[in-house]
Formats: sequence, C-alpha cells, structure tokens
Amino acid sequence: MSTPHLSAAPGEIAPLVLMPGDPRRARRIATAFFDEARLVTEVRGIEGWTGTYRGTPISAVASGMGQPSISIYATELYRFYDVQRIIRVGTAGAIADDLTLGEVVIGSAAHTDSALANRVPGVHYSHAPSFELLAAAVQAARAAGVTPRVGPIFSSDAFYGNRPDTMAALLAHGTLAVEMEAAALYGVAAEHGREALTLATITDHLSREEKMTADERETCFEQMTGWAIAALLA
Ligand SMILES: O=P(O)(O)O[C@H]1O[C@H](CO)[C@@H](O)[C@H]1O
Ligand SMILES: O=c1cc[nH]c(=O)[nH]1
Repeated sequence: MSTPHLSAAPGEIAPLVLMPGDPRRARRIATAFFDEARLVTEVRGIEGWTGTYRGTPISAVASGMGQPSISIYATELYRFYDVQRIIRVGTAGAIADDLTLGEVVIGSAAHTDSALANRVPGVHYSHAPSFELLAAAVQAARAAGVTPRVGPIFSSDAFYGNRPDTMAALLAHGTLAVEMEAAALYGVAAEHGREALTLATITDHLSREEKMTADERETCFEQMTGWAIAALLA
C-alpha cells in the first residue's frame, strides 16, 4: 500500500511519529536520535525516516509548510498507516515578550485563521492536543531541569501577515507564539481518535529584531526532540 503522498510500504512507518515541517530536519532528527535509521518515503521531497529509539520503533515524517499540507500527511498516517501518536517538532515566532530565541513552547491549544477550522457547523472549534502527550512532554522538560512554556499558540495561514492588531489581540489573550500547522494537526487527530501535540522552538521575535538564520532553524531541534521522544514513548 502507498498513498498519494507517502510511498512507504505497510509497516514501514512506526505508530509513533515526530513531524517537523522541514524535510531536512526530519533527516537530521533520524540521524541524530534513531538507531538503524532508513528513508521510507520521499514523495515530493517530503522525507520520512524510520528507525528505533532504545529498541522502540519510531518515525520522523516531514509535514511541509501550512495547514493544508500537514492535514494531508497527518490524515494519511493516521488513516492508512495506523499511526497512533504524532508530535510536531516545529519552529515558531514569539508573540509573548519574554520568550527568547531557542526556547521551546508547548502548544496546549491552537487558535487559527484557517478555513480548515470549520470542522463543526456553527461552532468555533477548539483545537487541543492530547492531554497524555502534553503531560508527558511537560514531565520530560522538568526532568531535564527546564520549566517549559506551555500555552496557546496561533496557527496562521500566512507567514508574511503584517497584522499588528491581530498579534496584539492574541498577545492580550495569552498567546505565546505563531506557527503554521498545530491547529490542523490537532483537528485531524481528533477526527481520527488519535493523539497529537506540538512543540516549537522560538526562532524569531515578532516585536524585536531577533531571528535565527536558516541554518540555525534547520538544526535547532535537539531539546524539543528529546522531550517529544520521551512523550511519544510514555
Ligand atoms: O519549521 P517548521 O516546522 O516548518 O515550522 C514553521 O516554519 C515554517 C515557516 O517558515 C512553517 O511551517 C512554520 O510553522
Ligand atoms: O510560522 C512561523 C515560524 C517561525 N516564525 C514565524 O514568525 N512564523
């Protein structure tokens, strides 16, 4: 079996999946963290890698950028590969003033401006992660000596939004950071009765001239990936 967007054979993708947006980050995660890592799909250049972590099968499959893209990969993984848990390991821009570059946020909810949010007619649907994964990720961070930043994030359909009023209102409502996939991932997981969570490393600040380079964005995954693996295995 393969799907329109994944060419892995049945059984070649593990039930536990790490999902960065960037295909090159998927490769780096597999190389850095997995034993016996092998490439199992690369349709459209979206790489998926499978290996083991301390004996447990685990995969890293990229999502591409944006909510339509992650919706495709998450749906195919849950529906056709029987994936149980997906943790997005992404990057995000800081909305909250006190977040610093490199800090990891854990998305306990995801607001969005996407049309994909219209899941239930007449309802402003709440995009929420798996409580079990959330609790396990927080525990993993604390075990590593870090008090993690946990809170709502904004999954935007636009990277170049230039919407200061929107960001100010989101800040006033306690939103930590902006990225482009978490809400859709949470919605697709709920639709399939499976689990999902988003961890994101802060790579730039919306209200300050601070940002990582493209290389730094590709390689800034270690801390969040360690917590994500611990949560997937919990
Ligand atoms: O680094 P990733 O995981 O791709 O995440 C963020 O980076 C991309 C934008 O540059 C969007 O996908 C956004 O969500
Ligand atoms: O979507 C994103 C990701 C990183 N930084 C941003 O400002 N937006």
